[in-house]
Amino acid sequence: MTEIIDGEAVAADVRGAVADEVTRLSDAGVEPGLATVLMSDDPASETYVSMKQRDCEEVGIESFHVEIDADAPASELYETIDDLNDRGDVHGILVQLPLPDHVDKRTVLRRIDPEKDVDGFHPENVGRLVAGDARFKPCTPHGVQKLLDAYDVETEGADAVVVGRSDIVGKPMANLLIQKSPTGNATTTVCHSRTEDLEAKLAGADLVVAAAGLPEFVDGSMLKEGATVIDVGINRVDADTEKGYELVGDVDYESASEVAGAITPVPGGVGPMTRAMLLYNTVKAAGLQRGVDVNLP
Ligand SMILES: Nc1nc(=O)c2c([nH]1)NC[C@@H]1CN(c3ccc(C(=O)N[C@@H](CCC(=O)O)C(=O)O)cc3)C=[N+]21
Repeated sequence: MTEIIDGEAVAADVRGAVADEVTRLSDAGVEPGLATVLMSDDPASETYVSMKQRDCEEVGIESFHVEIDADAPASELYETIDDLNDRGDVHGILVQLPLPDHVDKRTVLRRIDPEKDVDGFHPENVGRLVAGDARFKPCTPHGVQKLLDAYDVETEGADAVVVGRSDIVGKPMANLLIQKSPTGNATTTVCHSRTEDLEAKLAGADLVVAAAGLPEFVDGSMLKEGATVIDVGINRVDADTEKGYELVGDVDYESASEVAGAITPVPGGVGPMTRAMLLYNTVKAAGLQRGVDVNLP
């Protein structure tokens, strides 16, 4: 029987633990705050940002939102970041990606105070993660780790394949999987668009993390019987539905679920975990900045 990994349920547990810590912090006089910055007209980005605000409300994190015209000069975004860096009531800053073409992502990410970089994208935090001394683990790979832990997926000595090499998912995911930890110690292969024989790499994989951003790129015929399949993809594809689209992962769920030992659905898998780990990092950031210990699993 294929086990369906319930990301909504694990995310709800994480939010519960975060809410308890928010209460403890607020008893200590600290009110954690997250600022989201949106510089885009993309409807998907708008949806995600509003979901993040709702999540904050649920766990008692103060949320602040700044919208910048997608045509505005980059300097406007820099000034916004500088202001948020200086504010005592903002402990976490998330600049929603992707940014418009005329704005250089690297410059923006470096401008965020690394202690407020709850995405974990600042080079200082990337470096710390790679060095095994993470400050903020990027939300999606961290969420995947929590799912593996919650479902007792054995990673030690396992053959893991990460499909996708992005800075926000593939690279940090591979780093976490090779590290010495209860959800690491895996022999990890990173595949990408130039990989010559993806089928051969996947055929031996005990754990597959699909994060290529390509709808239904991985299907059941490519998987080893009993493999754990984590689908990071959230692709909007045109469909005859009320919204005019449906969400599909990077994995063809129907065929993969017949072969996999355990699999995450889309929606309801990794997505809710990404959002939950953002709340986790925000509370951690508030504790760090205010010198209060935070106990989060
Ligand atoms: N600085 C930055 N940080 C991010 O973390 C970031 C970003 N930019 N840009 C865009 C991506 C995408 N992302 C998602 C998170 C959760 C869901 C999510 O919760 N999805 C739900 C369904 C959502 C729906 O219904 O559309 C699910 O999978 O069940 C989706 C997408 C975070 N991102």
